[in-house]
Amino acid sequence: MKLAIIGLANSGKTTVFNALTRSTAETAAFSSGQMEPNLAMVKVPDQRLEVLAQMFKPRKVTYADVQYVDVAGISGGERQGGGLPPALLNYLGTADALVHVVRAFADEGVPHPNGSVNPLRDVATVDLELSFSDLAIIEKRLVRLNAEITKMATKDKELRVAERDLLVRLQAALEAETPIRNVEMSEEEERMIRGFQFLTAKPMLIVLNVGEEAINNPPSMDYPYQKSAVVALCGKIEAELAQLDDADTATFMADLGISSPARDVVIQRSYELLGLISFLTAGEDEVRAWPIRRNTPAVEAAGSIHSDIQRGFIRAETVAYTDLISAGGMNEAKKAGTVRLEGKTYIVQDGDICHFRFNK
Ligand SMILES: Nc1ncnc2c1ncn2[C@@H]1O[C@H](COP(=O)(O)OP(=O)(O)OP(=O)(O)O)[C@@H](O)[C@H]1O
Repeated sequence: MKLAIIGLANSGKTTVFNALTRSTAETAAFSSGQMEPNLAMVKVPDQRLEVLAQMFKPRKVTYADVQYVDVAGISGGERQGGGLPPALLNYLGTADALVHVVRAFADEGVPHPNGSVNPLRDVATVDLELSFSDLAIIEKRLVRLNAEITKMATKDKELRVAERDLLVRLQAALEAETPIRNVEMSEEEERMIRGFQFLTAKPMLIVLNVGEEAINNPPSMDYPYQKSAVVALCGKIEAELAQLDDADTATFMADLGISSPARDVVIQRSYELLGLISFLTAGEDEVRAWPIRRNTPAVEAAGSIHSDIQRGFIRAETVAYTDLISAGGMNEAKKAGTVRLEGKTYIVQDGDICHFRFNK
């Protein structure tokens, strides 16, 4: 799962990337002419794994992970006074979600491409660029579809007409400044447009990159769309925090008056926005979180561990995390009757601890 970090020039993309991924990519990369995107895998913080590790004393603890991409390097710089450049927009198609870093910090020494700090305006500017990119794809496709439909026999037209009607609906939404992610669609319609990789259909996390003075009273922003969320974070401070060891982090956080790094919240929110939940496995070898899409049946969840387990699936021995913890151990949970045997179609829930029985 890949999250692409976007934003206007100097909004703090690389700083936020460094904060989230605990990397040390060079900031102001554009001015240094860097052309490669920065990539990093990030562990999704999950306290449940720490608790399970105490219970099972495993040799290894493995977190779910997601990939962040800081695409500033390939952007070639933002257009003068405009939004995101075409080369960047093309690149974003393959991302599963977008993280838009919006400048909300004041610093005369860091120029803003549009002259002043104004988060609402910048969100609108970038959203407009994303919409333009989607609209261009729709317009091109509609021209082809219309040409095809006129030539087709009536009985073959049905699918093409359904696609055209849907695209016309999406076009109208975009023209009314509504992102595609906010348009109600059936599963079939969503499948129909998947191949277009529309940018405004992707989940969107807005990160307000605030100044140090706003850490304890961060501003909020109304962004009332589906599959969207807004969080605030001070990239500069978080990037410094990300470089410290645990002891120094605790001291630094106490000085700042915060109880946990904002980084953790941002990573968790992006995980949720991707529509992911974690099921867990626990044993002496390994305690592990496995990312799956919400509403995944047990047999498919088993497949995320190994295709052999999916193929030979018999039952999923399942206990909810809270039931296991309140029982105090797996044997105790069995005695309490909270360990269930679930079949192939059981919908795996976040925090389920699963042991799959299968035919080898
Ligand atoms: N929250 C913040 N408070 C103060 N300064 C910040 C904050 N976040 C980033 N900066 C500073 O802003 C400058 C630009 O940051 P950064 O290089 O991360 O932006 P960018 O969006 O990646 O830039 P580019 O468009 O050049 O790729 C840097 O000097 C950085 O230290």
